[in-house]
Parts: sequence; structure tokens; C-alpha cells
Amino acid sequence: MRIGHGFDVHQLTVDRPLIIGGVHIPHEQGLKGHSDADVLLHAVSDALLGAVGEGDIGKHFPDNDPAFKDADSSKLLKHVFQIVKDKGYCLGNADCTILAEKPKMAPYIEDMRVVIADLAEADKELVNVKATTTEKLGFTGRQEGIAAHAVVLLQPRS
Ligand SMILES: Nc1ccn([C@@H]2O[C@H](COP(=O)(O)O)[C@@H](O)[C@H]2O)c(=O)n1
Ligand SMILES: C[C@@]1(CO)OP(=O)(O)OP(=O)(O)OC[C@H]1O
Repeated sequence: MRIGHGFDVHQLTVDRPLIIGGVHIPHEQGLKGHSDADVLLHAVSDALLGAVGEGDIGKHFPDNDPAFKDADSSKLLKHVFQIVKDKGYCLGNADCTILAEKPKMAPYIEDMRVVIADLAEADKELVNVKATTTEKLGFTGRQEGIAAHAVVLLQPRS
């Protein structure tokens, strides 16, 4: 068994769509980044790469590489799941937390679980996604950015 943790932050800005967990969320601001800035899928990618000792997302998809400009992070995560598979592991389970003052993530959580589970070729029940505000405290509380944590457990493929 292998365990990994991922953490990511992206800045909120007015001129971008908000995409979290592969889901477009209607909001007056979106996340800034070289890719589509999907903070949750980046945290999951980092957790998986950490679990298999493969560094981090920036090592595999450099943020100065034009190939990843506005990249769809679900494609990056798919590639990461292939690395995990090639190393002989599959998803045991994942638990993720989004830190966002706004908007409410609750209506989109089930769709995010499906996106991640499908990319992992795993059952949706193995992927938990939750959200919390930070009670108006810190950069997330001031709505300057959104952060996400992910913890994954990997098990040997049978
Ligand atoms: N962006 C968010 C933040 C929170 N939620 C849901 O609301 C619950 C209460 O949040 P607190 O930060 O006040 O504890 C939380 O447990 C989530 O279910 C949300 O959907 N989107
Ligand atoms: C995903 C990559 C690559 O497009 O760019 P960003 O969208 O800026 O995201 P970040 O979380 O800073 O990490 C890694 C990058 O290399």
C-alpha cells in the first residue's frame, strides 16, 4: 500500500471560468493558472505522484511548457493515473477537501466524484470530495483564491 498527499492553490480572477474537479461552476470569478487551473484535480494529481514517488505535477507538466497552456487538467490526471497503473498500483480510496468561501460546492460534488472516479477507472464510492469555507479568514476567506487538499491510498493491482 502507498499513501500520498497533495495540496494546491490558485488565485481567483475575473477573466477566467471556474473549473473544479472537472466541473464548470457558474461564478463571477475563475481560477488563474497556466492550465485550466483546476485546483482539485491538481491536488489529486500531486497526491498520486507523491504516493508512487514520482515528484509532483510541475515535474511532469512544466508551467513554462506551451503544451500545457490552458490544458484540460482531467487529461493531465488521466496521464498521472496511467503512471500509477504502470507502477503496479490502483486507487484504494481518495479523500479531498476544497477550501472556498464561495461559491457553494455542494451542488457539484457528486459530479466531481464521478469525474475523478472515471479517470481512476474506480467506483465513485472510493472518491470522497468535500468543501469548507475558512470562515472568512485568510486568502480563501477573502476570496482571493481557492485551495484543495487530497489524500490518496493506493493498493497493488491484482
Ligand atoms: N464553498 C463551500 C463551502 C462549504 N460548503 C458546504 O457547507 C458546509 C459548511 O461549511 P463551513 O465552512 O461553514 O463549515 C460544508 O460542510 C459543506 O458541506 C460548500 O458546499 N461549499
Ligand atoms: C498544471 C501546470 C501546467 O500547466 O500549471 P498551472 O495551471 O499553473 O498549475 P500549478 O498547480 O501551478 O502546477 C503545475 C503546472 O505545471
